[in-house]
Amino acid sequence: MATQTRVYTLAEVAEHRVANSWWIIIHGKVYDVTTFADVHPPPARRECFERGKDATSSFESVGHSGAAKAMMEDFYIGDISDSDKSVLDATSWRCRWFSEG
Ligand code: HEM
Repeated sequence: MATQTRVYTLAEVAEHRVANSWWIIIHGKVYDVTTFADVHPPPARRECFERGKDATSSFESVGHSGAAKAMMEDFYIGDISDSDKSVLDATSWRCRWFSEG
């Protein structure tokens, strides 16, 4: 787990949607997947990581293993503010790949 974490707003996370800084939100927690997004299986699904948004529904659709969930700790940088957590459901974004078929 990161040694220091903090609280972020959705607007702050949304700024991190560029190639050299990719953040995603899963279950109200913020993950910096900048380095991981390049190697995450399968690389062709990188679009899943290219948004500074809530990826909870996409992450859960895959049915990630316990090992994958343990790995998340390495990328955890903080939490979404309580006030913004309440709007997460409304903004939850699903990777296009999972919307097809
Ligand atoms: C920090 C967050 C994440 C971590 C640590 C992580 C880790 C992993 C790991 C270790 C696997 C291998 C299978 C397993 O152990 O379950 C995997 C598979 C996969 N992940 Fe993630 N993942 C993360 C986020 C995401 C997100 C946000 C998406 C989609 C939007 C995603 C989509 C997938 C897919 C589609 C597979 C299956 C690959 C295949 O079947 O070849 N993951 N992930």
